[in-house]
Amino acid sequence: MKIGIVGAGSIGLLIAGYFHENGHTVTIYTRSIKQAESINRQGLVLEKKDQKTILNVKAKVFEQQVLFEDIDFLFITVKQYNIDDVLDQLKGKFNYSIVFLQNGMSHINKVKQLQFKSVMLGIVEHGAMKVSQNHVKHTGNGVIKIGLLQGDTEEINQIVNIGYPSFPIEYVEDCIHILKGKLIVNSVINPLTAIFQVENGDLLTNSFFNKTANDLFKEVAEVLELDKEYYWEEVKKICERTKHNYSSMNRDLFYKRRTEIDSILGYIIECANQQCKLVPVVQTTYNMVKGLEKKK
Ligand SMILES: NC(=O)C1=CN([C@@H]2O[C@H](COP(=O)(O)OP(=O)(O)OC[C@H]3O[C@@H](n4cnc5c(N)ncnc54)[C@H](OP(=O)(O)O)[C@@H]3O)[C@@H](O)[C@H]2O)C=CC1
Ligand SMILES: CC(C)(CO)C(=O)C(=O)O
Repeated sequence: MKIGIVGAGSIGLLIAGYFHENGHTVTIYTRSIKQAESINRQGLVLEKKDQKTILNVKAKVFEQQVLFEDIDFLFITVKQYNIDDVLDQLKGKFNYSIVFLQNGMSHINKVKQLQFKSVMLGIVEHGAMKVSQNHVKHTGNGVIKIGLLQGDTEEINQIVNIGYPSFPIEYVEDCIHILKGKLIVNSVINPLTAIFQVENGDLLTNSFFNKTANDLFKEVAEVLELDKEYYWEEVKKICERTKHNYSSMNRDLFYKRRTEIDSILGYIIECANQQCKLVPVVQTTYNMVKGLEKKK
C-alpha cells in the first residue's frame, strides 16, 4: 500500500520504519527541509533492542500539494497542539483514508469536518523516541489500535493489513471508547509524574503520590463515565509495566518543551464544564502543569 505520514517525530518515524519493512511504499512528510534531506540522504535508522537497520524511506516537506499524490492511507502523527496547523492544509475532498494517532481527545470534533474516504482514530501503545532527525528508537513494544470514526467500512480490512505480527494493527469497534481508555491513563500518569519529576512506578510505591493519583483518577473517571474499578486497575497496571520509564509529559517539562496538557486535562475540564461537574483536583493539576510550562 502507499502510505503517507505527516509528522516525522518519534511515532511518525517508528511507523514509517515498520511499514516500510513490511513492504509498503512509505513517504514521510516533515516540517523542515533539513529533516527531509537528512532522511533522503542517510536513510531512516530504525533501532530495536540492540539492532539498527537503515531503511530507504522517502521524505518530503509537508505542503498542501502532497495531498494530491497517489496515497492509500495518510497517517497524522503530529502532537495535539499542532493538529490545527495540519487541518488547515487538509481542505478539500480526498478519495483515500486518513488516520489520526494522538493521545488526548480534543481533535475528535475537529476531524469530523474532513472529507476523506474514511476518517479513523487510533492509539499507540508502543514507546518510541526520536534520537535524531533520521533515527528512531523503539523503546517499548505494543499495539496500535484503530477504529472508524466515519466513512467507508471497507477500509477496516485494509488498515489491519498494514500491520503484521511483529508490528500489529488491531481494529476496534468503538474508537471513542479506546481513546477514553488511553486518556484516563494519560490524565493520571502524565501530569503527576511531570509535576513530581518521578518515574511512572513511583505513583505506586509512594503512598502520598498514590493517594493523589487516585483522587485525580476518580474525578477523571466520573467525567469520562468509565468503570472506576476496572480503569484504576488499568492505571496501576501501566504504572507497573512502565515503572522505570518517565512519561512523555515528564520529559516535555524536563526538557522545557510544550506539553499536551490542554488536550488531556484541558479536555477533561471542558467536558466537566459541559456536564456541570466540579473537578477541583483536575483543575489544580492542570494549573500546575501550565505554570511549570511557563517556568524558564
Ligand atoms: N512517543 C511515544 O512513545 C508516544 C507518543 N504518543 C502520541 O503520539 C503523538 C505524536 O507524538 P510524538 O511522535 O512523540 O511527537 P514528536 O514531537 O516526536 O513528533 C511530532 C512531529 O510532528 C511534526 N510536526 C508538527 N507540526 C507539523 C506540521 N504542521 N507539518 C508537518 N510536521 C509537523 C514535528 O516536527 P518538528 O520536529 O519540526 O517540530 C515532529 O517531528 C502525540 O499525541 C503523543 O502523545 C502516543 C504513544 C507513545
Ligand atoms: C502510558 C504512558 C503514561 C507511558 O509513560 C504514556 O503514554 C506517556 O508517557 O505518554
